[in-house]
Parts: sequence; structure tokens; C-alpha cells
Amino acid sequence: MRAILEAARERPGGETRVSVDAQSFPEAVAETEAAGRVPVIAEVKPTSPTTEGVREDDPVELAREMVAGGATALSVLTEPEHFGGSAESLRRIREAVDVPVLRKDFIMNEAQLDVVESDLVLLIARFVGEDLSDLVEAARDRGFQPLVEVHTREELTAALAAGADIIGINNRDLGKLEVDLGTFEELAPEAPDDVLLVAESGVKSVEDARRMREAGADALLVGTAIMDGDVRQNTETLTQ
Ligand SMILES: O=P(O)(O)OC[C@@H](O)[C@@H](O)c1c[nH]c2ccccc12
Repeated sequence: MRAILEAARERPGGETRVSVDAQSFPEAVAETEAAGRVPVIAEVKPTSPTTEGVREDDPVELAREMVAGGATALSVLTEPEHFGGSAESLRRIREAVDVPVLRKDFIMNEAQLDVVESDLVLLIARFVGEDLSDLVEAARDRGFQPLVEVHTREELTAALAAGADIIGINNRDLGKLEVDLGTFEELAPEAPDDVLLVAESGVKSVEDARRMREAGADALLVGTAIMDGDVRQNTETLTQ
């Protein structure tokens, strides 16, 4: 994790400030609910420190399959060194699909928001620390919908204090990389009802999805279980 953060701190930002016309994620979630399906953010993750191998398929093709399988939104890793991502694949994917797209990266400063346009942008409470409020505001000023990721009660409190209204509770401890679905179950009741809650990481089966929904997840963020095998079929199974 230290290597990932060191690389993230060094990565340059954009030269000019972006201004995005974002597609509403809360509306997309409401539409999926109205259709009687489970809102899933499917993640295009060519590789990660906890996965074996790299998927070499065209990321745009994978993204299209996820949308065809019923994904409400997509998450696209743009971290190049450890997750095989790029700003360019996000740009191409966002052009090719009509669902909201989340930029998944380790953003540490305001200029890094200006690298590429997306509908949602991930801000990880653990890593941005005291800058969280400023980054939430800087993201909104550019038109992004910030998704603030938390893993502990303290981080959840900080996210709420920063005015976050879309909060992802990560079941994976980014320090130890261990996954425990109990994390979402423990923290979800602490969030007010008007916050849109996303259960992140470790959802592998329909049972896991049900468990997270019962605990109050408005949406699920799923990477590995979708990327492993037939992407469209996997998305269909988890969104049913
Ligand atoms: O592959 P999984 O267990 O379904 O997890 C997806 C997503 O939650 C995970 O990739 C993730 C959550 N937070 C992150 C922060 C950075 C990189 C990756 C992540």
C-alpha cells in the first residue's frame, strides 16, 4: 500500500481545470430499483495487488458487456502502476456507454481531479485525511459527484462532516487487504437515511449481495467477481 501511495503522491495533475456535465448516479440507482433489480457498480479492473494475472481484453468491450448485463454504473481504475488502469481507457469507456462512470484512483490533491472527466470520482477518507472537505468541494465545483470511501467509524464521521452524500463502505481493509462483509453491516446503521450507501469489495455471490442489501446497501461495487469469467453473465447474476 505504501508503494501505491508514494506513486500516487508523485503523479502529476491536469494542466487545466475540468468541468464535467455528470450523469446523476442517484437517479440511475432509483431507475434500477424501479425496475426491480439490484444497483451494481461494475468495476473494470484489469488487475490488482490481490488478483492473479491480468485481463488483456479491451476495457471498452468489458464495459459494454457489464452494461448489457445490467450494471447501473461502472467503476474504472485509472491507477496505472498497480491496477493496470489509465485515464485513456476511462475516456474511451465513458464515451462508449450511457451509464454514470466512477473514476477509481488514489487522488491526493486537487490538481489530480483535472486529469480526466468522469461522472463520479472516488475520494478515500483514509488517504486524504484532513483535506477531505476541501477535496469534496473541489470535486463538486468541477461537476463531479464525489463518492467518499470509508472503512472505520471515524472515517464515516469525517465523511459526513465533509458533507458527503454518496458514501462507499469498503469491506476491504486497505492496510491488511483482508475482506470482511461485517464491516458494512457494522457501519451502515451509523449513516443517516438520506446518504446513498455503497457496499464495496468482497461481494462474490448472490447471497453476499442479498446480505449487503439487507444491511442497507443502496448499491454494490463489485470488481473481482464480475471480472472473473463471463463479465456479462456475472453482472446479470448479481443484479437480479
Ligand atoms: O474486487 P472486489 O472485491 O469486488 O472489490 C471492488 C472494489 O471495491 C475494490 O477494487 C476497491 C475498493 N476500494 C478501492 C480503492 C482503490 C482500489 C480498489 C478499490
